[in-house]
Amino acid sequence: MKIGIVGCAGRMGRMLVNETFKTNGCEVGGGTDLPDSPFVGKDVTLIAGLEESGVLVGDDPKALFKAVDAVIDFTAPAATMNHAKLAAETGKILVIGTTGLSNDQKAELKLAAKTATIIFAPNMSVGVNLAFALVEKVAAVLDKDTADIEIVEMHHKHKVDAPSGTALGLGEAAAKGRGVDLDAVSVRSRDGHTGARENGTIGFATLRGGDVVGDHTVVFACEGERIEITHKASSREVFAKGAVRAAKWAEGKKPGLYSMRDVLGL
Ligand SMILES: NC(=O)C1=CN([C@@H]2O[C@H](COP(=O)(O)OP(=O)(O)OC[C@H]3O[C@@H](n4cnc5c(N)ncnc54)[C@H](OP(=O)(O)O)[C@@H]3O)[C@@H](O)[C@H]2O)C=CC1
Ligand SMILES: O=C(O)C1=N[C@H](C(=O)O)C[C@H](O)C1
Repeated sequence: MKIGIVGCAGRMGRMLVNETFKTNGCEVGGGTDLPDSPFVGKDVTLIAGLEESGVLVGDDPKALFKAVDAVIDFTAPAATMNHAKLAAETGKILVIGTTGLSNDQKAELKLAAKTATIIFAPNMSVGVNLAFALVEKVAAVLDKDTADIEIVEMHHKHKVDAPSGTALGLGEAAAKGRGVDLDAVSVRSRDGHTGARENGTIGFATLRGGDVVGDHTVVFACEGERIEITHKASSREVFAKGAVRAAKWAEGKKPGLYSMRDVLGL
């Protein structure tokens, strides 16, 4: 399977090139970055710390989509929407890890998935997807009068979106367990005289600093006890492994919008 990596010079882009390169049955079919990037024209595998392959970083995503079987996208929301359009036009597989998409952009992905097989997940690690399933289950058991749900996340200082896509995914899992709509119950920040906590809300707290790869905790705070479900990523490799696994899983699947929980059967 020929895999193209858009944003191949980024933190995740380089990990994805590495993972594709070392996965049996997969080859790096190309990569792109922004036209003004100093990496355009450089060797895709060389900048990922591997041996030279002769495959050069391009700046034309349309050409990349035509040349490969699947594209993996960990870039930025506007770029991802363009890539989704190209996937719909070419019918190629698209694996999206980009976070920070608006609700309108997520709705557009559903349209693109009418003619393309798209896997979209805020976190591609096995551990986090297991945590999604656990959180949904716990939230279904502990109702709003029994447990207050708070979600805390910490990431490296370069991260540009907050709360993280994973924190929001954990919130969605909790809301689903409780049978409520996350947008209606979420409290994204607190400052000043906020008053007492409103029953049934799901709170978010965001920390940024250093080189933290990604830590998430869901707290179920009850009277007299507390349950915490925590996941800590210590390497971006877990995300890259999940993304390449998703691309392979998608081969031969009908067009549609799938999640990593579909890929893992969770
Ligand atoms: N789902 C998951 O498992 C995970 C998701 N993520 C998400 O992935 C995204 C990227 O994260 P990270 O790698 O740390 O960020 P980086 O900023 O390191 O990488 C993003 C790369 O995409 C490039 N880029 C931006 N726009 C385009 C475009 N139009 N065409 C091609 N390339 C483009 C950037 O170029 P330039 O630097 O020149 O702007 C950069 O090289 C984030 O949304 C993050 O939250 C991260 C880890 C795991
Ligand atoms: O930007 C990151 O680094 C990460 N982003 C994802 C998110 O927003 O949840 C996943 C992971 O935690 C790393």
